[in-house]
Amino acid sequence: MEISIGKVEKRLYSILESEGALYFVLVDPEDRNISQILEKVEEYADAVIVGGSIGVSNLDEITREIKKIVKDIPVILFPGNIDGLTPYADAVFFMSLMNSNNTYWTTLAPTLGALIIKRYSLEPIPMAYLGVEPVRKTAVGFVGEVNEIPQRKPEIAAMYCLSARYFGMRWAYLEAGSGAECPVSDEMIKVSKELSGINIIVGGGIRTPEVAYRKIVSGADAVVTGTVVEGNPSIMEGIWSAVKKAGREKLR
Ligand SMILES: CC(C)=CCC/C(C)=C/CC/C(C)=C/CC/C(C)=C/COP(=O)(O)OP(=O)(O)O
Ligand SMILES: O=P(O)(O)OC[C@@H](O)CO
Ligand SMILES: [Mg+2]
Repeated sequence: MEISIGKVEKRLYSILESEGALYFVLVDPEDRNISQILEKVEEYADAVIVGGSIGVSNLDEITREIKKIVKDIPVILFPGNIDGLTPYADAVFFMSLMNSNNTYWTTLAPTLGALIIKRYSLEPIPMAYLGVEPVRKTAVGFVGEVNEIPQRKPEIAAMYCLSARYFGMRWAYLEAGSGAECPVSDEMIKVSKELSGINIIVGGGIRTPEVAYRKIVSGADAVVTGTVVEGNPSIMEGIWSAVKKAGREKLR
């Protein structure tokens, strides 16, 4: 059985080729004002990613709701555990939290999820999920028992990205944690991209178009926002335009 690149991932690559950068909006099934976010999300995001770090209860129903509204962009699951899977999405970040102290998060959870993903015919997108300082102060770092990568040691993140590449993963997510007081540093993104060449997603604490712009210019292929859009859906436009501006500059 050959693991080929699926429809969703192919679409992400074609946007990267034509626009130079991707913008994903994270929707937590537990959030209140999902409908307000979903109204405009297709105009500005290249995908909706769906997940929560402390247990999701109504994922099937919420994902069906999202798919009723969001027709033109993919819905990708961002699972916080095996309860983060549903057959109603298009794809799933098949992720290993590579720098967790607990092998449940590095290997067992994705392994238990693999069977469910096959049964649900979800497209798996292989991804290294890397917790970066200050992730320990956020839900992801706590739940995932992360041995967080220090912000001032960007080369450690770069090594993980290279290792992920050698494992055959195609994406790496540098995660500072939802609501992080400071996002992953530009330097860490730059050295990680230069050393590994892996597709890099950056999320955690990105709250302004300027910061989103800088993460793409530093080498990220995609940025994720969750908290800031939950609080103010209208900021999607500014972040989208900054991400795409940085993407165009990278294509020059
Ligand atoms: C591949 C499968 C089926 C499972 C892998 C599961 C793994 C490795 C999870 C890593 C540990 C973890 C807790 C990931 C959470 C990812 C996520 C949904 C983050 C978004 O968290 P928010 O809900 O935005 O954070 P708050 O709860 O603070 O709002
Ligand atoms: O909520 P924010 O801080 O945008 O973080 C998004 C995502 O990286 C959380 O896992
Ligand atoms: Mg949440």
